[in-house]
Amino acid sequence: MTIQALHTPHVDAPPETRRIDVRGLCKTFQLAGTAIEAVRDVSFNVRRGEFVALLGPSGSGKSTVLNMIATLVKPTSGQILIDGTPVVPGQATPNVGYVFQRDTLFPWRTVADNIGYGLELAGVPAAERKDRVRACLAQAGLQDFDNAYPSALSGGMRQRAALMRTLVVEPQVLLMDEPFGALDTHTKIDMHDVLLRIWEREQQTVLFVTHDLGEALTLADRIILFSARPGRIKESFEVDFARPRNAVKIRETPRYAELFQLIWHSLGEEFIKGRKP
Ligand SMILES: Nc1ncnc2c1ncn2[C@@H]1O[C@H](COP(=O)(O)OP(=O)(O)OP(=O)(O)O)[C@@H](O)[C@H]1O
Repeated sequence: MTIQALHTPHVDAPPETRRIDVRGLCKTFQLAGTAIEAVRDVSFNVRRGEFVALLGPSGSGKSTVLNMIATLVKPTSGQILIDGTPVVPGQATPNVGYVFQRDTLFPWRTVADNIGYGLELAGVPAAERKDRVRACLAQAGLQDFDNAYPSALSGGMRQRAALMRTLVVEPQVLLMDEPFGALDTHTKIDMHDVLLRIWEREQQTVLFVTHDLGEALTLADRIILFSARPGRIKESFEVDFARPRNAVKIRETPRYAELFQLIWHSLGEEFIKGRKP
């Protein structure tokens, strides 16, 4: 089923940049002599500046697809192109940032030094680094915690710092694997607003893995629903809420309830299939 989108990302650069194309992607893992078919013939694309959520039950291959796009896992077959160029397994793709479920902050570095890490690696001069880190701290509401160590932060603050550590290098494509999965509901919704404000301004191309339908509806322009394992694309839904969105208020609208019910039904079928022995 397709629902008409109201939002068209406002962009002015050529459409072939900041684009993800996935064609006929398959992945079978070998585990102790047993073949585990995780992903079967998955094809989709994410347009420049589009926010797409991959939604599906646990074990449906969402992370495997994201990890293949991030070049962390080698596909069994199929092709992945970013900006029209095939990605190379094991090699970082320029302008692509990755945010994981668990914050990966270095406990021995302060918040500011964690955020500045990617800039250090890129050889950005100290003065510029300081300015860019300061801007990120402000965006994340962490300006008073620049000298704190991660252990002194709440889960939400750590995840904001981790997000900024990825965003500070200004990636044009963002791959996010359940980045807020470990947070409580309210902190998660706060993070949705943080991410929405950043994305509305920067218009990165985002591919966001989640099993949380509410999260997918709040954030995405389009939801790609995966079947139970082996993961295939079952359906795709355009999410037609106007932008800018408010992560709290959107959940109070009749349209949210309508879309939730529609997609929940399809997702529920896959949960049930996934449960069968
Ligand atoms: N390195 C691996 N070796 C063997 N099997 C794996 C490996 N990684 C993933 N799998 C299997 O592939 C399938 C898909 O896993 P994947 O983590 O991609 O699913 P997912 O949809 O992201 O699940 P979740 O929402 O629980 O994170 C699962 O059956 C999993 O056990």
